[in-house]
Amino acid sequence: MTSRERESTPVLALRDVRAELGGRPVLRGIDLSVRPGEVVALLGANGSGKSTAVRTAIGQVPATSGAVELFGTPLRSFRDWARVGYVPQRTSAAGGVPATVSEIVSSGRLARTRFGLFRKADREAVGRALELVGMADRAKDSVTALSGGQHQRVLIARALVSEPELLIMDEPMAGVDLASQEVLAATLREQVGAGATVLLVLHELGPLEPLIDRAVVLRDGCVLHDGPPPKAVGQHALPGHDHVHPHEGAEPIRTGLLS
Ligand SMILES: Nc1ncnc2c1ncn2[C@@H]1O[C@H](COP(=O)(O)OP(=O)(O)OP(=O)(O)O)[C@@H](O)[C@H]1O
Repeated sequence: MTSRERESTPVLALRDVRAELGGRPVLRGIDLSVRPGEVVALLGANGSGKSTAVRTAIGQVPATSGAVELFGTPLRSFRDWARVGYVPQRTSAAGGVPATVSEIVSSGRLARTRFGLFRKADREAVGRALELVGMADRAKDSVTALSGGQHQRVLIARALVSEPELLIMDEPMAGVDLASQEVLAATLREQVGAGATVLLVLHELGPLEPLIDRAVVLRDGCVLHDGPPPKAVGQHALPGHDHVHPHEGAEPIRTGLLS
């Protein structure tokens, strides 16, 4: 691939993708493309298929039809997972696994190591990722001792430690305390400034709004909007606003700032 082709090839592309969960259609033919350096927000009401779309993009949910490509390579032959950082939707404050903060973050580095052997550069990367999210002083602590927001920071450090070019985060702000939200927004700004491509599943744009280049809004497993972030969000994303706003006849999307 020439460098020009690399620049124009989407980092992530879903074309007419369908997916089912429990025998029920959840994605009903969606197109979603993220170009190099773009920051795209995936919005939509609860149950519209946002999480399923990103999980299909990384192969956690199989597409029943359509095409998924990462860095121009069909998903089935894509192996370069160190180029992708994924922060899943947080299901509980801390999982039942009694691992330390450092161990969890190190697990995100495995794709960059040779045969799983940790070298100095890998240990330094773990230190840097923890530093970025303000958790360096907790490296030896068990993750079970962390708050929800701190746990989220650890998951973000785990996604960043492989120095990915594409960062996919599923509702990174959900249930996160204000201090952690600020750390998270600063970390994202830093990544975007360094040229990372980002796909964010969000319930509301909130404090991340200034970073967003484009929004894709899903409704009932279909793309309702693909373009500038919805206007209502821009107009009302002022401090103090936190209300429900109807969007093009869709179910209301909460548009308030979190801070
Ligand atoms: N394992 C599953 N089996 C069957 N249906 C599922 C499963 N997981 C999710 N669903 C359904 O698929 C639909 C889409 O879910 P998905 O989590 O992708 O939506 P979402 O837009 O991310 O919503 P939320 O904002 O609530 O996370 C929902 O109706 C959900 O109930």
